[in-house]
Amino acid sequence: MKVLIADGVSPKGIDILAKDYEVVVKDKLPAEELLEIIPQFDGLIVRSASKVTQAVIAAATNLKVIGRAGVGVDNIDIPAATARGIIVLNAPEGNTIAATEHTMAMMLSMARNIPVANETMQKGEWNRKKYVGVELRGKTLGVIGMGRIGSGVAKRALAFDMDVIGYDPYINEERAQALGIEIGSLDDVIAKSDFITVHMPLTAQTKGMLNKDNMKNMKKGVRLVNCARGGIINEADLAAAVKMGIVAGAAIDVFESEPVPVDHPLVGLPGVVLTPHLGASTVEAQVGVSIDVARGVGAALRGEPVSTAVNMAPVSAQVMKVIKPYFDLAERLGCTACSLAEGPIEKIEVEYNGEITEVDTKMITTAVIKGVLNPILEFAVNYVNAPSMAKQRNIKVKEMKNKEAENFANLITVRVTTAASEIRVQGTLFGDEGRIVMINDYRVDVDPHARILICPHINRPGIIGKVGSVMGGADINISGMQVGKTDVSGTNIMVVTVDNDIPPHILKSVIGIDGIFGAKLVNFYVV
Ligand SMILES: NC(=O)c1ccc[n+]([C@@H]2O[C@H](COP(=O)([O-])OP(=O)(O)OC[C@H]3O[C@@H](n4cnc5c(N)ncnc54)[C@H](O)[C@@H]3O)[C@@H](O)[C@H]2O)c1
Ligand SMILES: O=C(O)[C@H](O)COP(=O)(O)O
Repeated sequence: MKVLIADGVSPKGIDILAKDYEVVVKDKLPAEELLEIIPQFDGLIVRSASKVTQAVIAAATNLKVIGRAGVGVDNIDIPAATARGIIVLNAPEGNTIAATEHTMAMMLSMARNIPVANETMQKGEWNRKKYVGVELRGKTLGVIGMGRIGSGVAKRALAFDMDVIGYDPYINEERAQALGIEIGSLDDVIAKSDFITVHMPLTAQTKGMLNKDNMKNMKKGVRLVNCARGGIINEADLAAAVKMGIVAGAAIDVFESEPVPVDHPLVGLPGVVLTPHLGASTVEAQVGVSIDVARGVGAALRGEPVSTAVNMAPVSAQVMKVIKPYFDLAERLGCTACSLAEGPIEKIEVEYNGEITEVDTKMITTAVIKGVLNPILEFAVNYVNAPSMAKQRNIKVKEMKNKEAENFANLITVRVTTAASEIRVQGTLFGDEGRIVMINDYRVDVDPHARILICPHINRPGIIGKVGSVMGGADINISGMQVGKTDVSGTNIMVVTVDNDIPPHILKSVIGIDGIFGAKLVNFYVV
């Protein structure tokens, strides 16, 4: 598989991907070229400069994953990607400290006129009186958006003896108390703050959140910082407010359109400090996001779920650690059940027993659906599109949990129902190794990684030998064989592990053996 890296990222992540994939690196890839070459690629990695538009996604016929080496995914058309079953993931933590420290640096630079003092001194001037600044100590900092970066800025501002007031409709009082800050409404933050910094994504709600209407209600001489996304503070309104003296200073790292043109209203404005989207630009952050995005893209291309995917149900890293070992098993149970089922699938039921019931198992159920659908659909089913693919095919999916587990610490039961049959396959993890332990009423111990032939049969001498002869005659090597145990008298199940594919006519010969009720080949279609 091929991965395109369309913006400059640290070589650390490229090295990780290059072990398993062909990686093509293009720094600052022009939009037209991206559109032209994207059909060749299975994976795409971008930073904020590349726009992954609907047109790019429509052209990306092989694309399975888009990785953002950073936080903001506003440059990616997520609904278009989701509709195509393309996983979009980011690297949300690697640049948090970099952006937090950049915000502090911007605030201090603005408060102490450092950029302009430096610039004039470099020209030989000595302007001590002109560049008298203000202190942070004792001032009120309003933080809008109290996530990773906002909280980090609040913490650092407290160390500068600032009073911090935060606004974030999605955090509770407890969190605010833990941070040691006051929580208020947007109006409170606007009215009380000497400095205001924004740290939320650019969305329909946050676009233009600070604008000429509420700038009027800010303290005269307020200073504003935007190291989040261009457009959260309306740029034209900000420039006008600076000119009118309502806003004494602004420190801006991100812009409505990047790169900014020379005639941008904030360029050249006294009191304004500008940086060209440098918030994440530290050596450490770039290594961090590069490694994180590479791991995410690699996992997605291997068909594994990714905790940083933004178009799938979110899973915490803690829960992911518990449930991750089950994904492979769950998918193989689904694949086995599908291979044994007769006719169109109507229902998939997944029952969990034991310790696993204590965590959110939705993603394991998605793995089961993926395993059921992959053998029967032309295109790859993945963690993004599996639930909607099941829905589209009118397959009902039901998840059940029962804390009791009789013989195993954890047990997953997959029931696949068709008009003609109900197949039940059960599996468990021994350590990290998945095993199928029950197929319908037959107790087995099957490693679900090989190609297996499953034949229910009458429990009488000679049948196993006949199956062996048919295989041997066709030059198909049997590398393992076991017979399931059951309480259903007179019948049994044979699970034959084979090294080669079994052609349909050989399968037919097996089915033709007197005493065999059927033979199903399970090729584990795990992406
Ligand atoms: N300048 C840079 O280079 C740089 C670097 C990293 C991140 N960023 C940007 O910084 C922003 C914050 O990143 P983060 O990692 O802290 O994200 P985060 O997801 O941890 O935090 C975002 C916070 O915004 C809050 N929020 C959402 N809608 C809101 C609203 N309408 N009003 C107030 N709060 C709202 C959320 O509840 C959340 O707490 C993102 O836009 C990200 O892209 C920029
Ligand atoms: O959202 C982010 O992570 C930052 O804006 C960084 O963007 P960049 O990767 O283009 O520097």
